[in-house]
Amino acid sequence: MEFPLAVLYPSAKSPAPRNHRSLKAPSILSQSSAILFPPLLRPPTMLGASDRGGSSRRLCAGTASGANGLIAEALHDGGAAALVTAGGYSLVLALDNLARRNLIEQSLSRKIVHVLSGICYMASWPIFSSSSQARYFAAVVPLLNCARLLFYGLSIATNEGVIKSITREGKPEELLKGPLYYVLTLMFSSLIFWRESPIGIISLAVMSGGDGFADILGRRYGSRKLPYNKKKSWVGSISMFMFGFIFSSMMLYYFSALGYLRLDWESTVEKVALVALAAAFMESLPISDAIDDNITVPVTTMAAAFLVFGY
Ligand SMILES: Nc1ccn([C@@H]2O[C@H](COP(=O)(O)OP(=O)(O)OP(=O)(O)O)[C@@H](O)[C@H]2O)c(=O)n1
Ligand SMILES: C/C(=C\CO)CCC[C@H](C)CCC[C@H](C)CCCC(C)C
Repeated sequence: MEFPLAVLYPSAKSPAPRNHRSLKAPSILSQSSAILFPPLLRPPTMLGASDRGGSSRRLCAGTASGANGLIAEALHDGGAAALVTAGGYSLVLALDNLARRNLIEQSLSRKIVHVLSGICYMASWPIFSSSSQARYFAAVVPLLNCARLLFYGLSIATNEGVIKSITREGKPEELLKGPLYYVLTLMFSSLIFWRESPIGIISLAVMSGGDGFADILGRRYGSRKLPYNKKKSWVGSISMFMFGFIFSSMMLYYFSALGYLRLDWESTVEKVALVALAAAFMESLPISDAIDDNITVPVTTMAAAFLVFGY
């Protein structure tokens, strides 16, 4: 079986992305292991094409282009990180303006930031280079936001815009809970799973899109509460499942179309539905007062995805 490779991004998985070279598919065993075991966790014998490419590229960089190649990649990824950081800053600023003008409610502003931050952050990953260091540059974006949340959450300084657009009640200390766990999850997933494993992609899609729409729709239309949790509703939980599934499938398709993932879609759809169901069930439980959803939902999703994708 041969795969035509997408050439939309220079960092798409391809030994020679610019000439539409087809790639001989590795065996199913190495394919599934290459998908499930991100490079950081992957035993040396299971290195996928990109990692071999990565190790031979490093060797090549060390002999032929040497420091120049590494500097070029660092500049590329540094620029990408700066661009994505600016995007995150602009998103919060835009929603703050809408909330200040009372064009949207503060709770809706918070949820729009919640949905778009994770999805857009993931969508930006292909602009980073194919270097094995790219994930570390990408992780700088949530790291800077983590520092910003700590800075304002501890009232070292104040920023009414950030506080108004991403807190429920406008209290600075709220930044140290849900929002902080959220950006830490983005950073963890970038470093451990990156764009080469469905586990991280699904986890961020469910946390961002699923949990975000559970709140948006549950708050508005969730009159029929769950029998075991009167703070949550059937509409919210069904929305959590549906939008967790939809956003996960969209993002898996996105990274698959760009050549980062090779998925058997018939079984993948079923697996994603199972993972989204597990996440929706966890989110419906009355434990969010003790442990924030931005911890329980991604942890549950990562565990379920790890099991379901054939670990
Ligand atoms: N399964 C769900 C989830 C949420 N909601 C509605 O959305 C509101 C907020 O949901 P929640 O997940 O608790 O959001 P927060 O924790 O407040 O926000 P965040 O996750 O951003 O911290 C709930 O009070 C409820 O009205 C719902 O009806 N059913
Ligand atoms: C309100 C939130 C969680 C509570 O449930 C989300 C907080 C989001 C952070 C304040 C901002 C995060 C920005 C991302 C790291 C980068 C987004 C870049 C993209 C291009 C918009």
